Amino acid sequence: MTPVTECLSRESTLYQAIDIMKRKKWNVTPVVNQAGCLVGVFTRSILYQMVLDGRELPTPIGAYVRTDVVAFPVDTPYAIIEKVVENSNVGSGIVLDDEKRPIGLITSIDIALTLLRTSYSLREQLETILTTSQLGAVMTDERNRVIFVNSRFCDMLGCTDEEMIKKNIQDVIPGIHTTELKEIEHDIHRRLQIGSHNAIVRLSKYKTVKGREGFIVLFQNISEAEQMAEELESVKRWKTLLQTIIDKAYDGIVMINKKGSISFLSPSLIELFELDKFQAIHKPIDELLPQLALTQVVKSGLANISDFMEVNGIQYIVHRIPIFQDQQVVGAIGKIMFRQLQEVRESFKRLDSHESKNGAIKQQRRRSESSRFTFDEIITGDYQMEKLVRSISKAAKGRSTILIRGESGTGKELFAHAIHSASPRDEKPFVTVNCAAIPEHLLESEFFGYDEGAFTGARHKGKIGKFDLAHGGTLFLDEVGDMSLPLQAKLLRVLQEGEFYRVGGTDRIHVDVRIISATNRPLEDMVESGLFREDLFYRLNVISFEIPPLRLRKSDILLLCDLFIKDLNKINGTSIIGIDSEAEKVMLMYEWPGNVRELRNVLERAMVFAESGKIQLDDLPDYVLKKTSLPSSEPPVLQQNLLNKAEQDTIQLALQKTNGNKSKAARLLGISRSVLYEKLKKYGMNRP
Ligand SMILES: Nc1ncnc2c1ncn2[C@@H]1O[C@H](COP(=O)(O)OP(=O)(O)OP(=O)(O)O)[C@@H](O)[C@H]1O
Repeated sequence: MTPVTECLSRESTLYQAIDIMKRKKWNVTPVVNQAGCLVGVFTRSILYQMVLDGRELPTPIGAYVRTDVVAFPVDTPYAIIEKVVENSNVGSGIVLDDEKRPIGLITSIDIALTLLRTSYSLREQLETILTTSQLGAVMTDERNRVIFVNSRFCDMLGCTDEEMIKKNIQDVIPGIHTTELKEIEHDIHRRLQIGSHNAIVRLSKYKTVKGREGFIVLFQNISEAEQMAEELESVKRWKTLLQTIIDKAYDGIVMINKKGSISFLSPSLIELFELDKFQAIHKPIDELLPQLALTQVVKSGLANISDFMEVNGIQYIVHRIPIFQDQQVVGAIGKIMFRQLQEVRESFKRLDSHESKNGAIKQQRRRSESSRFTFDEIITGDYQMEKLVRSISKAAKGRSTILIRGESGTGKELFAHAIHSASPRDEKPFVTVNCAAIPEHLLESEFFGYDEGAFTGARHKGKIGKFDLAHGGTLFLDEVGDMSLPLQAKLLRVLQEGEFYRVGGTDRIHVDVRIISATNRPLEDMVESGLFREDLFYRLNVISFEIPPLRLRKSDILLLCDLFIKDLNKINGTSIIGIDSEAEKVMLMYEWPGNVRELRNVLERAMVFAESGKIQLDDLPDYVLKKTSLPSSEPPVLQQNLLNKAEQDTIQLALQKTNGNKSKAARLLGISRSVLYEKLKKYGMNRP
């Protein structure tokens, strides 16, 4: 629409009309009355007419104004305007506002331009549809030559549009023949292979601008759809398979969602509880099968296995299992077993008896596999002991046989444990045999076990020996020096061959066992006197070390006291905080013949008497106090005087007996002459 900015009136002159038409380049100019309302139009043909009629320029135009004007209110739909203008004599129309004042002109050119713009945008829309469409599209002219292909079709064929334009359609799409194109009456539908794709083809005729027939061919790529269909098919097969598995594997299954509504029921469960499948599905389980208590599992998120129940005289077991998704409970499954329960019971009975047999074996194992200590639990502040611990922990890593020597209670067994813990056999059994504690006649079966029937009597059902139990691990032979000679011979054979026979058995049993042995006996002397086999001694003595007695590492005494007090407080519920200094002195003075074990026992006894606070002198056993030179109640100076007096008397006596011969007196006293002279000087006795 061209906006109207100027109008003529009936009184306007020819000159004014020419002026407006020239400036505005309008073919039509609205003519208005004094109120500005449209009364007619002045057109270019009127202008020519006035000139032909010889009208002068000042002539008013009123007599020539055309009143058959085409005018529209401003909101008239464009399609109506277009129609009216097309048919109007002046080839244009005037757009009026609500007061009938002209506001615009619509000419045929305006309409033509608008149509052109519309057709351009239509073309663009069509092209967008064709290029973005999932359909491949090809268009031919009347001579079957390709005049258009869309990008989808190019993709399907793997060609560019330039490669296809102007080619005959049958060269572009093999499978479509020009001969059949001539004959087609209706659209053709066909399945074709386009490149590597399967496609459904639809071929239609259209009228070209010349009124002839061309073809439009559309391709629907169905490869993806076919793949999806295949996947769907396999999902369906899986569903059937899983359904069958669920039906067969469990006697009954019910599944509920988070809200407690039933989402799945297996046919056997429907049968057992006599349910109607269609009514049951999506129903709250608490209404239908409250006895299963499945909603509790949804609430708690905890499984509940093996609950016994009964319905219609049929006993069944229920397992309730929560279903988790992203760590949230989203439902629960109830698994029900009711078929062959009798058989299951029988199986359990069999399993029970089998397990109790196994349990006995395991118990035998557990009894033998005592708890372990590590080198960290060996407490010492003694330099020599620390050195010993370092070198033994190195030896522990190998597989050599180790012999631990030392007085009773020094910690030989503790070391044996620590060696095993630090060895690569750590995860395997550590088995102890105290060779002194087991009666001689039982020791062989203890070592090697016996077969069922080796002994008469119902109780003898066979027994696993220590060697068997220690297989892969360590066998600790405590008090190895107390073993009889015949058994020493058997032990030697196992150590040499790694094999043995059970008592009463005929099968050779092969074992892999590391031997650690310990003794406080003088094995070398025993070998000398024929009480211990020399060859066994060398077998056991591959790496050997001696743990020093406690009296030779007095610095350990208070350290160990500290450890044992804490330990015993925990065990006995006492609250001892330490040892009084007088009692401490005694502990340090005492010789500890029973070593660390004796120390622990003495502390345990003292702690019982003391109960709380510090252990006092009186809490220590008498035999300990007696064996230590107790500090007297006399002051130390007085004590020293007494000693000095006793020494002077003794020297005097010796001099009297030797008639003052100092050399002889010194010999009698068991001291050197120079020491005697020193003492005589000290006591002022060196007067002649
Ligand atoms: N250095 C130590 N650190 C901590 N506890 C120790 C230490 N030495 C020994 N013990 C403890 O002393 C007690 C005796 O040790 P163990 O039984 O190992 O001695 P043993 O030499 O094997 O004795 P025996 O020769 O009488 O069999 C055990 O309770 C042990 O834990």
